[in-house]
Amino acid sequence: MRNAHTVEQVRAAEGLLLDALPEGTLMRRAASGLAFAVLDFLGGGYGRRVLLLVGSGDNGGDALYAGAALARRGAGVEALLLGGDTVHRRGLAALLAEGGRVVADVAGAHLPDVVVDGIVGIGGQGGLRPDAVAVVEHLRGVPVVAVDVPSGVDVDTGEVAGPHVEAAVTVTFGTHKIAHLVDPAARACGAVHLVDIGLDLPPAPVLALQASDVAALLPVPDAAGHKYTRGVVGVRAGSAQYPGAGVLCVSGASTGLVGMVRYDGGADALVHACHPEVVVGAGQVQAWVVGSGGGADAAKALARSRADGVPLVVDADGLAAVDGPLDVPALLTPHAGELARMLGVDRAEVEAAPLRHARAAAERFAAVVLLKGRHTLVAEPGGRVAVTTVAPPWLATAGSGDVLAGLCGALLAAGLTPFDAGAVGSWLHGAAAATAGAGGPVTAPDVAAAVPTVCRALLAPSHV
Ligand SMILES: NC(=O)C1=CN([C@@H]2O[C@H](COP(=O)(O)OP(=O)(O)OC[C@H]3O[C@@H](n4cnc5c(N)ncnc54)[C@H](OP(=O)(O)O)[C@@H]3O)[C@@H](O)[C@H]2O)[C@@H](O)CC1
Ligand SMILES: [K+]
Repeated sequence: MRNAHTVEQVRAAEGLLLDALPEGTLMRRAASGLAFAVLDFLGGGYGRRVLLLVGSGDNGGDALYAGAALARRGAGVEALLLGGDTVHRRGLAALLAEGGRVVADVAGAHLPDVVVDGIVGIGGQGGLRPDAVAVVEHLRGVPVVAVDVPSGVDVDTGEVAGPHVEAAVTVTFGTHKIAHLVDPAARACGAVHLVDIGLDLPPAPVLALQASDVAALLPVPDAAGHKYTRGVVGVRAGSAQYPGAGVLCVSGASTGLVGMVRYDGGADALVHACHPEVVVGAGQVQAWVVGSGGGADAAKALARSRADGVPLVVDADGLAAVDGPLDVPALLTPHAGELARMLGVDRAEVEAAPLRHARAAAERFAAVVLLKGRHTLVAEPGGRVAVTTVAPPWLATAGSGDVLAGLCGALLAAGLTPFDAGAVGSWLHGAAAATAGAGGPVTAPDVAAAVPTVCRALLAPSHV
């Protein structure tokens, strides 16, 4: 599991350790991990030119101590102090003692090999300040290693108010922060490298499942079970107008993770032709998937499915009929445009603050909300969020959402909670796209077809 904690949680954990350890220990741990990451990025220290951007707080202190370590390894290290007269004094002394130097500005200077962004970390408020904006703009094109977070992003929300640092690598300490997982800030982090500094942390409000977590949650058949004990998922998706959505939704449901798939939508002839294993017609199920390509019938399909009292996945056209709290366990699977319509806001607002809007929708509809995107968010009422980061950009392709809805429905029918079904379903979906595409394009049927391969790899002994 990758856990992302809030600034408040990090500060509380840091406070406990600060009391227990000799002064400066945590910062030395952080700075030494940072220095190793910079050396690794540069492929060595000797002869490399490093520019530190140093703000007024401990984030700047980390940069200065790491700069001292890099200077000791033969790098030419310069520091630009952006915090006015306020700077981490001991860090600066350490840098100067190792032969580093302070520069007054960067205009006209040779561009460095790497910039270390120590402008601001978890103590940052608002975006970058104008002096920092000018410097960052001047250095555009030089790779940046960000200290803790790229300066200018909002650490606890993943929102980005204005100009900010775009890092190639972000070196963070103790735990991930929410900005490392949640877009748009996560896009500015580059590769995130976590340095353990020994913090003892409470459960994380935001997390990202890793392969071993998904493997542990996969529904595996009981040796004494049969198809009904494994669960039956029903699909009410597709219509005369959009028959393909019904087929793709069934493809996602019919990857073998559940004992049986039942289809009760408006594209039964095509579904039956493509999926002879599917039982056509209404009947008992453990979960319904409603709405993908459902057209005008989606509202009726939703009402019928709610009346069955079983857990639901509500997708696409079905979402338009969700107007208040749902009375059954449910997983809603909107993209940003659909979520914007459900909340009565602009799509751009959702894209700028996906975490805030996914959480708001989870509260408003008393359901788990899976907001599709580069980093898909699965938010449950109460605020816990799983982020899926494994999908390649190729997955943004027509019909892939229908496959996802069916896949999540199968997991629900197999007994997973809506939160786990969304987190595991979106992970399998992303991993299947990566597997099927192998670095290249995929289509929605390829994604569904690759799910069993992904599950097989997860269940192989090395993963369990
Ligand atoms: N916690 C831990 O476990 C560990 C933490 N460690 C490190 O400490 C960092 C946190 O340090 P911190 O608390 O000193 O805050 P930090 O981010 O340096 O900034 C605060 C200063 O910046 C200023 N400022 C505010 N907004 C600004 C802006 N937009 N643009 C520019 N300046 C702005 C504000 O001053 P102001 O100018 O507002 O008076 C304030 O003085 C953390 O990220 C990690 O790197 C590790 O060493 C060890 C383990
Ligand atoms: K920073």
